[in-house]
Amino acid sequence: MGTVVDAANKGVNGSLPNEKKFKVVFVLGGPGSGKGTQCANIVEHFGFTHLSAGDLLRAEIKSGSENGTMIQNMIKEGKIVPSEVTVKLLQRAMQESDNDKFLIDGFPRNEENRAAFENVTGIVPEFVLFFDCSEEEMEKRLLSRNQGRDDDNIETIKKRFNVFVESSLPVIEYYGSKGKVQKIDACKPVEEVFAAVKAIFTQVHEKEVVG
Ligand SMILES: Nc1ncnc2c1ncn2[C@@H]1O[C@H](COP(=O)(O)OP(=O)(O)OP(=O)(O)O)[C@@H](O)[C@H]1O
Ligand SMILES: Nc1ccn([C@@H]2O[C@H](COP(=O)(O)O)[C@@H](O)[C@H]2O)c(=O)n1
Ligand SMILES: [Mg+2]
Repeated sequence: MGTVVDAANKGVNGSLPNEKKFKVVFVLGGPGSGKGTQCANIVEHFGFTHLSAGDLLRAEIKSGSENGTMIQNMIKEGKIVPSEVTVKLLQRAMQESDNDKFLIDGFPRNEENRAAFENVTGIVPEFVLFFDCSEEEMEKRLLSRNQGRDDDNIETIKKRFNVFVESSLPVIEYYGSKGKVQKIDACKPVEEVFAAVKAIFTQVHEKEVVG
């Protein structure tokens, strides 16, 4: 399990801060691969809290934050927001939660995200769930998602696919080299994908119980 400094309880004069112990699973995959859909199922069955980096960034825009316009422009272009911003949002969400088990969806999106999270929080993921799906299927899903997202148009979708291949796949490969990736065929129907997800979480849980 990783640890993260609980900033709210940080000592004022160099005294040791309190620490909360967190278990983190990174949920990665291309745009529209079904990360959010499956995270909702995992939350229901396995008691995790779902933190979507994209949702946190969209909430930051809505909050009227000073970074709002910059974030909005980056999302419209399918670009990756500076890690400093995203890591702070994730860290705050974890600290404010009563839970100690998190699914972090859509993060880390690039090497900078990965290194910044590890450096700031000291947390190493238990494992990485990778939803593997063809661009053809993901494009179809995104164009019929109808959630009013600024980035669900064909022009931005193409940019997001390029960013995924160039910046996000290397992060998945990095975790693969550490034996941490659980790859799932995400092109299948939702129920079949969840059956595969469930098998992974059940196996991990059983290992934890046995020790
Ligand atoms: N296995 C599936 N089969 C068909 N449609 C799916 C499947 N999983 C998710 N969808 C649908 O595809 C769309 C995208 O799914 P979702 O929002 O979960 O993807 P995501 O990976 O979180 O995407 P993003 O990276 O853009 O946030 C949604 O409309 C969802 O209902
Ligand atoms: N680590 C991240 C995650 C997301 N973004 C930006 O948000 C967009 C939408 O993300 P979804 O996971 O909801 O698809 C994404 O295209 C990025 O512009 C980010 O910068 N960093
Ligand atoms: Mg999503």
